[in-house]
Amino acid sequence: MRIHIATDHAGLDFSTHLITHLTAAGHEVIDHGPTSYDALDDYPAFCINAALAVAHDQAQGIEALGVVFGGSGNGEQIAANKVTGIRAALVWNLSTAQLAREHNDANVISIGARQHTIEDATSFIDAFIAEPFPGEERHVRRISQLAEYERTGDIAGKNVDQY
Ligand SMILES: O=C[C@H](O)[C@H](O)[C@H](O)COP(=O)(O)O
Repeated sequence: MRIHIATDHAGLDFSTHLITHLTAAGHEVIDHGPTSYDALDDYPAFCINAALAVAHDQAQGIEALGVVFGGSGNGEQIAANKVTGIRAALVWNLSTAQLAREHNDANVISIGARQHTIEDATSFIDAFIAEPFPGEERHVRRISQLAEYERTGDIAGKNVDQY
Protein backbone atom coordinates (compact mmCIF):
# COMPACT_ATOMS: atom_id res chain seq x y z
CA MET A 1 0.00 0.00 0.00
CA ARG A 2 1.20 3.50 -0.75
CA ILE A 3 0.77 5.77 2.27
CA HIS A 4 0.98 9.54 1.91
CA ILE A 5 1.80 11.29 5.17
CA ALA A 6 1.99 14.92 6.26
CA THR A 7 2.22 16.81 9.51
CA ASP A 8 3.52 20.07 11.01
CA HIS A 9 6.08 20.81 13.73
CA ALA A 10 3.80 19.22 16.34
CA GLY A 11 4.02 15.83 14.65
CA LEU A 12 7.55 15.81 13.28
CA ASP A 13 8.97 13.39 15.86
CA PHE A 14 6.07 11.03 15.31
CA SER A 15 6.59 11.35 11.57
CA THR A 16 10.12 9.95 11.81
CA HIS A 17 8.88 6.97 13.80
CA LEU A 18 5.93 6.39 11.48
CA ILE A 19 8.03 6.35 8.31
CA THR A 20 10.30 3.70 9.83
CA HIS A 21 7.35 1.67 11.10
CA LEU A 22 5.30 1.70 7.90
CA THR A 23 8.31 1.06 5.68
CA ALA A 24 9.28 -1.94 7.81
CA ALA A 25 5.73 -3.22 7.40
CA GLY A 26 6.20 -3.19 3.63
CA HIS A 27 4.37 0.01 2.71
CA GLU A 28 5.61 2.67 0.35
CA VAL A 29 5.64 5.88 2.38
CA ILE A 30 5.60 9.25 0.66
CA ASP A 31 6.30 12.12 3.03
CA HIS A 32 4.76 15.48 2.16
CA GLY A 33 6.56 17.32 4.91
CA PRO A 34 7.71 19.22 6.72
CA THR A 35 11.33 18.13 6.36
CA SER A 36 12.71 20.05 9.32
CA TYR A 37 11.48 21.52 12.59
CA ASP A 38 10.03 25.01 12.45
CA ALA A 39 7.75 25.89 15.35
CA LEU A 40 6.03 28.46 13.16
CA ASP A 41 5.27 26.25 10.16
CA ASP A 42 1.69 25.79 8.96
CA TYR A 43 -0.02 22.45 8.45
CA PRO A 44 -2.47 23.30 5.60
CA ALA A 45 -0.20 22.98 2.55
CA PHE A 46 1.54 19.83 3.83
CA CYS A 47 -1.77 18.11 4.51
CA ILE A 48 -3.45 19.33 1.33
CA ASN A 49 -0.51 17.96 -0.67
CA ALA A 50 -0.84 14.56 0.99
CA ALA A 51 -4.58 14.55 0.32
CA LEU A 52 -4.11 15.63 -3.31
CA ALA A 53 -1.68 12.76 -3.80
CA VAL A 54 -4.15 10.25 -2.33
CA ALA A 55 -6.95 11.54 -4.56
CA HIS A 56 -4.64 11.49 -7.59
CA ASP A 57 -3.38 7.96 -6.91
CA GLN A 58 -6.85 6.57 -6.30
CA ALA A 59 -8.10 8.17 -9.51
CA GLN A 60 -5.29 6.28 -11.30
CA GLY A 61 -6.35 3.00 -9.68
CA ILE A 62 -3.33 2.95 -7.35
CA GLU A 63 -3.98 1.61 -3.84
CA ALA A 64 -3.19 4.57 -1.60
CA LEU A 65 -4.24 6.01 1.74
CA GLY A 66 -3.23 9.11 3.69
CA VAL A 67 -2.26 9.81 7.28
CA VAL A 68 -2.05 13.41 8.49
CA PHE A 69 -1.26 14.43 12.05
CA GLY A 70 -0.44 17.45 14.12
CA GLY A 71 -1.02 18.59 17.67
CA SER A 72 -4.72 17.78 17.78
CA GLY A 73 -5.36 16.39 14.31
CA ASN A 74 -8.24 18.82 13.93
CA GLY A 75 -6.68 21.31 11.55
CA GLU A 76 -5.02 18.53 9.60
CA GLN A 77 -8.36 16.78 9.09
CA ILE A 78 -9.99 20.04 8.03
CA ALA A 79 -7.19 20.69 5.54
CA ALA A 80 -7.37 17.21 3.99
CA ASN A 81 -11.14 17.43 3.65
CA LYS A 82 -10.81 20.53 1.46
CA VAL A 83 -9.54 18.27 -1.33
CA THR A 84 -12.17 16.88 -3.70
CA GLY A 85 -12.61 13.15 -3.28
CA ILE A 86 -11.07 13.03 0.18
CA ARG A 87 -12.88 11.60 3.17
CA ALA A 88 -10.62 12.35 6.13
CA ALA A 89 -11.61 10.99 9.53
CA LEU A 90 -10.30 12.13 12.91
CA VAL A 91 -9.21 9.02 14.75
CA TRP A 92 -8.62 8.79 18.49
CA ASN A 93 -8.86 5.09 19.35
CA LEU A 94 -8.87 1.66 17.71
CA SER A 95 -12.61 1.69 17.21
CA THR A 96 -12.68 5.02 15.37
CA ALA A 97 -9.73 3.86 13.27
CA GLN A 98 -11.61 0.74 12.15
CA LEU A 99 -14.93 2.53 11.72
CA ALA A 100 -13.25 5.13 9.52
CA ARG A 101 -12.79 2.36 6.95
CA GLU A 102 -15.75 0.12 7.75
CA HIS A 103 -18.44 2.83 7.71
CA ASN A 104 -16.86 5.81 5.95
CA ASP A 105 -14.39 4.30 3.50
CA ALA A 106 -12.09 7.08 4.70
CA ASN A 107 -9.08 7.49 2.48
CA VAL A 108 -7.24 9.72 4.95
CA ILE A 109 -7.09 9.67 8.73
CA SER A 110 -5.98 12.44 11.01
CA ILE A 111 -4.44 11.95 14.44
CA GLY A 112 -3.43 14.30 17.24
CA ALA A 113 0.20 13.41 17.88
CA ARG A 114 0.09 15.37 21.17
CA GLN A 115 -2.96 13.41 22.34
CA HIS A 116 -1.56 9.86 22.36
CA THR A 117 1.52 7.83 23.06
CA ILE A 118 3.55 6.92 20.00
CA GLU A 119 2.53 3.29 20.49
CA ASP A 120 -1.17 4.07 20.60
CA ALA A 121 -1.10 6.42 17.61
CA THR A 122 0.82 3.82 15.62
CA SER A 123 -1.68 1.12 16.52
CA PHE A 124 -4.56 3.33 15.29
CA ILE A 125 -2.83 3.78 11.94
CA ASP A 126 -2.11 0.06 11.61
CA ALA A 127 -5.76 -0.71 12.37
CA PHE A 128 -6.95 1.82 9.78
CA ILE A 129 -4.72 0.41 7.05
CA ALA A 130 -5.65 -3.19 7.83
CA GLU A 131 -9.42 -2.63 7.89
CA PRO A 132 -11.28 -3.22 4.62
CA PHE A 133 -14.36 -1.32 3.46
CA PRO A 134 -16.99 -4.07 3.22
CA GLY A 135 -19.22 -1.86 1.07
CA GLU A 136 -22.49 -2.29 2.93
CA GLU A 137 -25.29 -0.62 1.00
CA ARG A 138 -26.23 1.98 3.62
CA HIS A 139 -22.63 3.19 3.90
CA VAL A 140 -22.15 3.27 0.13
CA ARG A 141 -25.38 5.29 -0.12
CA ARG A 142 -24.23 7.86 2.45
CA ILE A 143 -20.78 8.18 0.94
CA SER A 144 -22.39 8.68 -2.46
CA GLN A 145 -24.50 11.49 -1.02
CA LEU A 146 -21.38 13.23 0.23
CA ALA A 147 -19.78 12.89 -3.19
CA GLU A 148 -22.92 14.19 -4.88
CA TYR A 149 -22.95 17.23 -2.61
CA GLU A 150 -19.27 17.84 -3.29
CA ARG A 151 -19.93 17.65 -7.03
CA THR A 152 -23.23 19.51 -7.33
CA GLY A 153 -23.94 21.40 -4.11
CA ASP A 154 -27.09 19.32 -3.66
CA ILE A 155 -28.26 15.81 -2.70
CA ALA A 156 -31.22 14.68 -4.80
CA GLY A 157 -34.33 14.10 -2.68
CA LYS A 158 -32.69 15.14 0.59
CA ASN A 159 -33.79 18.76 0.95
CA VAL A 160 -30.36 20.31 1.16
CA ASP A 161 -30.82 24.03 1.75
CA GLN A 162 -29.66 26.41 -0.97
CA TYR A 163 -28.60 29.95 -0.01
O1 LIG B 1 -5.12 21.75 14.45
C1 LIG B 1 -3.95 22.09 14.40
C2 LIG B 1 -2.84 21.30 14.93
O2 LIG B 1 -3.17 20.68 16.12
C3 LIG B 1 -1.53 22.06 15.07
O3 LIG B 1 -0.53 21.08 15.13
C4 LIG B 1 -1.45 22.96 16.29
O4 LIG B 1 -2.45 23.96 16.23
C5 LIG B 1 -0.08 23.61 16.42
O5 LIG B 1 -0.04 24.38 17.59
P1 LIG B 1 1.19 25.28 17.97
O6 LIG B 1 1.45 26.22 16.81
O7 LIG B 1 0.75 26.00 19.21
O8 LIG B 1 2.38 24.38 18.20
